[in-house]
Amino acid sequence: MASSILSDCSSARLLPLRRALLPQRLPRIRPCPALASPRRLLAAARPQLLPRPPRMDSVPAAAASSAESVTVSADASAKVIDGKLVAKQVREEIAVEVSRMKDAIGIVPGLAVILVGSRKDSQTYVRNKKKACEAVGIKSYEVNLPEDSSEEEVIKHIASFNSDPSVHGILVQLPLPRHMNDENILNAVSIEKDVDGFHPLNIGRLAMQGRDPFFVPCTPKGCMELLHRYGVEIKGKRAVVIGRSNIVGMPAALLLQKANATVSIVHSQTKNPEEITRQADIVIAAVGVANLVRGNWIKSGAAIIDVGINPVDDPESPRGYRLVGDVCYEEASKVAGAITPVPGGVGPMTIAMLLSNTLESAKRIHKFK
Ligand SMILES: NC(=O)C1=CN([C@@H]2O[C@H](COP(=O)(O)OP(=O)(O)OC[C@H]3O[C@@H](n4cnc5c(N)ncnc54)[C@H](OP(=O)(O)O)[C@@H]3O)[C@@H](O)[C@H]2O)C=CC1
Ligand SMILES: Nc1nc(=O)c2c([nH]1)NC[C@@H]1CN(c3ccc(C(=O)N[C@@H](CCC(=O)O)C(=O)O)cc3)C=[N+]21
Repeated sequence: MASSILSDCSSARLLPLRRALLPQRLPRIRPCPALASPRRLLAAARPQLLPRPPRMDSVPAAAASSAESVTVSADASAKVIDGKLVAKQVREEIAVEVSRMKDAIGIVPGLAVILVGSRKDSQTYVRNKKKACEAVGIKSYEVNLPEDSSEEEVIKHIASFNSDPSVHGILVQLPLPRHMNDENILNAVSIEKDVDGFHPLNIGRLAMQGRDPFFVPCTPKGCMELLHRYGVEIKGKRAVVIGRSNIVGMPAALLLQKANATVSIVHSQTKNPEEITRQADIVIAAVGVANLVRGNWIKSGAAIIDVGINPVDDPESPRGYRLVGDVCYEEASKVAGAITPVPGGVGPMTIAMLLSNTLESAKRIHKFK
């Protein structure tokens, strides 16, 4: 039966994004037996009475009350942290600010995106970023370079955007082709325009006490924004970040630490990851392994932020696959206090934070308050 394919994570097959274009036998997904279809569960778990998350600048107190107003479904005990909803609200706030800035000083924020190669997933992300820019009034500039471009060519475009006054943010879509050195390319982006927050100087400032980066990387910033807007207390809490990549896990751990959590990082060489994760009040999972985090890894009532975006075979879906997170949603939502779905959790927030960083950059460059 078609629905049984969806009702049991163990029968789905993993389709890694990075290898999405290669014809190959797909590895089996980690077993995560579900009691309900993920689709049905997700629909049921969505709050009926959507909370109106508070404005970005009025975070903790108001957020707590909005989180309390989330309707808990009969299927799952956890509150759904609705990234799609929060991202929409953030975009609305940004649109207001973009138009206020344009009216006051005649400046429109600009975002330049450089895409090298023709990976389907990267093309989709870039297209979505462009659409999101247009919707809030940010001007977008796009450069598409062939897969076999040289590092020098990419750096030449970065240099030209660095000195273009109509561009306030520059993003080089990752992953880059294998023959390129990410570091050389990311180092070329002016730190004042590094809206991804990937420049080593931005990361360094993020790691230091008493210093602030020009930009906080979008995905970890989106995770923190969700925790704040849903009133999740961070100070003094135990947090576990699973994954330590430069773009998600490591900066997420730094941000949690800055917010006064006691942070542990779990990675591929960690022994007993379940035991460590079970101690956490807050879990951020950024691994890239579908359903790695099972229900029994989770402390009752914990807040779970699932960053993972893992395509798994789904003949029922028009695309032939669907996306699942690093956390077994069906199990986790019965134990956790709050949880982000995939899709509709961190992903939309990443794009919203990119817009937010671009606006912030334009405001800083033009000294607009
Ligand atoms: N929602 C969003 O907006 C975004 C989602 N993503 C998604 O987030 C996930 C992670 O992305 P990214 O950080 O770039 O991935 P990377 O592959 O760069 O890093 C993965 C991390 O997970 C660790 N890891 C791998 N296997 C295990 C394991 N079995 N147990 C514990 N840790 C493990 C690795 O450890 P080690 O360091 O030891 O190798 C590494 O630190 C992916 O699914 C990606 O698609 C990424 C960016 C944005
Ligand atoms: N320089 C750079 N900066 C990035 O921020 C960056 C990058 N490169 N390379 C790739 C990763 C991945 N990433 C995502 C953004 C949005 C969604 C997103 O919106 N996801 C939707 C689903 C989209 C769908 O259905 O396909 C969701 O989770 O609801 C996911 C992943 C940004 N990344």
